[in-house]
Amino acid sequence: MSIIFVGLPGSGKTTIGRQLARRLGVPFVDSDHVIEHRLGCSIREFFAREGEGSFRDVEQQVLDDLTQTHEGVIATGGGSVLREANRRHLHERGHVIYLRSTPEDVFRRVRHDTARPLLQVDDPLSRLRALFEARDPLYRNAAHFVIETGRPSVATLVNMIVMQLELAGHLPAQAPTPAPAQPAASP
Ligand SMILES: Nc1ncnc2c1ncn2[C@@H]1O[C@H](COP(=O)(O)OP(=O)(O)OP(=O)(O)O)[C@@H](O)[C@H]1O
Ligand SMILES: O=C(O)C1=C[C@@H](O)[C@@H](O)[C@H](O)C1
Ligand SMILES: [Mg+2]
Repeated sequence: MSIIFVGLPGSGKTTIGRQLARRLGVPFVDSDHVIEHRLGCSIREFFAREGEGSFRDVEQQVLDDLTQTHEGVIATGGGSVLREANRRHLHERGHVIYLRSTPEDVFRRVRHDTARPLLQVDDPLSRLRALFEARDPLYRNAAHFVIETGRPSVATLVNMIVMQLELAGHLPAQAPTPAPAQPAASP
């Protein structure tokens, strides 16, 4: 069983997922990295050469595998919730956290970054607004928790997530402090 992050490109899934895994002492995996390893090239190149449909097929296969085998934290790609089968697999097989960021927050964070193929357009902010409108309900639908990522730092968000997971009973309970030894009862 894994803790799984979903959210817009640039919402912090990789950054926060990696830190949460370190904090919990469990393995971290990013589905985009697994996809690139399987493809033998970058997602960007594959998108350009084979188109989005072929990419989504590979993504579905990788998510199906990871949600059955990975024990730890999974950061997913921003479009992982587009297919109904993916949403079902994520929700049924993991504890899913939606990192909810506004298009403006994401734009501020990633505007100088060229790694996200969907944002390599003339007006990335409009693109992000359209993605948010289309996907916000899908991220919510896949998720067990929604965490608003607007102002808090990464470290604060990780603390909030640990608390949420503890409250929901998704983390092993802290071992209770052992009670002082009692003198043996006399027979
Ligand atoms: N809460 C935050 N506050 C400030 N900066 C943040 C926060 N969360 C993420 N960032 C920064 O935003 C950028 C994008 O984060 P990250 O790559 O983790 O997003 P992602 O959701 O994994 O994106 P993608 O879906 O494209 O893989 C990074 O530079 C990261 O350091
Ligand atoms: O939002 C999306 O549709 C994508 C986000 C990235 O994480 C990659 O998975 C890919 O570039 C597609
Ligand atoms: Mg990422």
